[in-house]
Amino acid sequence: MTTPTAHPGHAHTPPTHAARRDGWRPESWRTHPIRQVPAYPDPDRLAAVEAKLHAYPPLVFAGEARRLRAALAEAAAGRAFVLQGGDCAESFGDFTANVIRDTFRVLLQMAVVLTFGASLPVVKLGRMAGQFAKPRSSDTETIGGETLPSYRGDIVNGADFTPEARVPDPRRMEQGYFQSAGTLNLLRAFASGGYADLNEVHRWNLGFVERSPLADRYRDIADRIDETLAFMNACGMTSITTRDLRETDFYVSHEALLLPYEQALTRIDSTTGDWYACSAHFLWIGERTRQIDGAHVEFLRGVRNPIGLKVGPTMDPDDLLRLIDILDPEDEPGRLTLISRMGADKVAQRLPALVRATRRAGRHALWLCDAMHGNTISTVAKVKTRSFDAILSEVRDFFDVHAAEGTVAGGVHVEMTGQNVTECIGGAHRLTEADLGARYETFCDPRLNAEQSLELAFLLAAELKARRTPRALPAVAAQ
Ligand SMILES: O=C[C@H](O)[C@H](O)COP(=O)(O)O
Ligand SMILES: C=C(OP(=O)(O)O)C(=O)O
Repeated sequence: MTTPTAHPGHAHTPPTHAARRDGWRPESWRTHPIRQVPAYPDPDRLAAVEAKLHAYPPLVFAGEARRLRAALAEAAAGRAFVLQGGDCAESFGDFTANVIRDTFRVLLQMAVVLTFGASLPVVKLGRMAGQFAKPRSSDTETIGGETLPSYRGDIVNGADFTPEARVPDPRRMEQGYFQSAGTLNLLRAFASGGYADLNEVHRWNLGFVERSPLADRYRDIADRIDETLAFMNACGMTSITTRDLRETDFYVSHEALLLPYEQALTRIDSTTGDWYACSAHFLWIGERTRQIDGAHVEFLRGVRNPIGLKVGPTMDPDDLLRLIDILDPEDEPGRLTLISRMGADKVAQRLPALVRATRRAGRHALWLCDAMHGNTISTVAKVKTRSFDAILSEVRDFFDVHAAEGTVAGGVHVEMTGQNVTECIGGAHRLTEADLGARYETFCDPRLNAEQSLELAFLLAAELKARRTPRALPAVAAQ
């Protein structure tokens, strides 16, 4: 662990209202205790890369981040549902159009089904175009008696188990920046260039239903979406006439873990004078770096993007309220998303007190359910996996807790891929531990594959539909 040195390139930037208010600066995190930092061996080389990144164009525009904040505010008020998903860890080796397209496509497919189930617009937020840095449980990894630094994501070091690969190399930050730029470019083109056409996305879903061993279970929803689209088309709302059917809004997010990278891409928005982290629309603080006085909390409190905070089973209600005070002092709609990641066996027990505390404090943060990170298990052969049933069960319990507390279950957060990997067990194709070896490709944690992701969406849509508050019937006059 090291404390990175302050980057001289930022010393002259003018203070904004946030900075004047309480001393926040893009580099103020450097004076706070920090966890999960790579030990870069050459500080000069690190500073040189930071200076380069600081001069490069931002990856997102502050206006887009504000639009996302408004969409998340709708979700917090129960008028939209959020789907956040993508890779556990993007990798430099998987940087191809097909990989980007397939993940994007499955997210769109899931979103259509969830829109139908929730009868609400779905805010689509990829863990994409920057989800490279990984927090680790241990600083080191030991294999066959040899101990090396842990792999911390391609933006930090290499996954190969060799001493050379595991040395953190700041030049990887530059590669991460360019890969994020390329990924975002393609995602924007897909979102607005016709690939996201609703009729097309629905056709892909019909294909999924026909292939599924549980087709009978999913056909009802697919048929009803079919009828709705046919009706809309008959009314003249076609992809040609209606932009909303042809295009979609798609945002990107990642964990704000590697602070030298995040600081270098933090800029003042010329239209408002506020600071924005311009590496993504939405950044979150992970479960391992959410210390109240820690560097990651300090960094994210000062940027005006919508931000997230992972909330695991050890979170204490008072600490949660303190963190909310720091990160969202004005209780601004859409600013803060609390991403619950309890584990299927703990959510019913741990979440209610936290939800209740925020409700009683009059806080309006949005709650999402990350049904992945509390459900990682290790097989006898020491392969990390997650069970589809546990994931589904955590989301169901999350919905139950919010229903019982009278609060809004605002959406889901999943680690998934558009590839048909074999990393999580269960699902309609009944993947077992014995299948994990076939296509286990993740660089860190196990992801739902394309089919499992769609199944989850269909099952959640049915669940959301069943839970929708029945509309009050018009009063019937007494005969
Ligand atoms: O994605 C989350 C974490 O980076 C991951 O669960 C850490 O895994 P580890 O416990 O193998 O370090
Ligand atoms: C590391 C992650 O999650 P958590 O901080 O909740 O463990 C993640 O979402 O990649």
